[in-house]
Amino acid sequence: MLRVEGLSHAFKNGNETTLVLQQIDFRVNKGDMVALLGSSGSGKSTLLNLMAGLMKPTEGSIYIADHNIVKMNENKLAEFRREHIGFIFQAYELIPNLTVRENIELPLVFQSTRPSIRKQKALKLLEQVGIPDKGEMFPSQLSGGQQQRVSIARSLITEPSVIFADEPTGNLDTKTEEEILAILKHLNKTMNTTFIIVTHEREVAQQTQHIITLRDGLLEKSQPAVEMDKLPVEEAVH
Ligand SMILES: Nc1ncnc2c1ncn2[C@@H]1O[C@H](COP(=O)(O)OP(=O)(O)OP(=O)(O)O)[C@@H](O)[C@H]1O
Repeated sequence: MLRVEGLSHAFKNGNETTLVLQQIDFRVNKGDMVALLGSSGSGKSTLLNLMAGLMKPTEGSIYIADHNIVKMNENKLAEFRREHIGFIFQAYELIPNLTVRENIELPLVFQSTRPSIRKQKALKLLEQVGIPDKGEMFPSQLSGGQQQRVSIARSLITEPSVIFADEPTGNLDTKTEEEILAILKHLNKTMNTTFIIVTHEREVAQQTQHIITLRDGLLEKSQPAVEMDKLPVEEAVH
């Protein structure tokens, strides 16, 4: 479903070039829930942004549903992203002057979906993320965990092939983190949506099925989460 091949990325600032990712290869099957684990600066966000089509890599290919997004022009990529890719941000990124329901419906507004259909889908998703009564409130009236539930619902409304989540529980306390991860796991199972979750926390990665570990821009390990469970902590996370 997702295939990364020979992916490298360097940032250029004036005369200086920083190589951030080097020859990364992996694949993710449809319906998998995968963690991208690594310490700060290891290249996780860069990899996520490349896979989500937010930037072009220096080298390599990224196939989503058999389409190489690296080769797409801006217009095609924008259309492909609207249809196939969902994104969950650490800081939720909700629009403050729209209601919760309007925020969830927004991706469908860009697809010119009929208002009655949009509303129906948003209400169903509000139920699925456990906040059925919050639709007419504004984001500022919700807790952080509730705002992240809204952001999850928004990412799902277009029924994308894959959802990329960048430290989705990074702003939340442990109890709320557990709730959000439980919701993601449930949605992964029931909707068969593929999730790629960036985290620097081993405990979060452990909640997924498969862990890809980055270290200094290199893919260090790619293994089922259960295998990682058997390693001593210092070997599992750097
Ligand atoms: N626009 C940029 N220009 C130059 N270097 C950059 C740029 N963006 C990121 N980098 C560098 O790339 C490396 C990887 O950054 P990245 O944000 O991908 O890491 P990360 O693993 O997501 O870290 P964190 O967990 O702290 O977010 C870092 O050394 C960073 O300084």
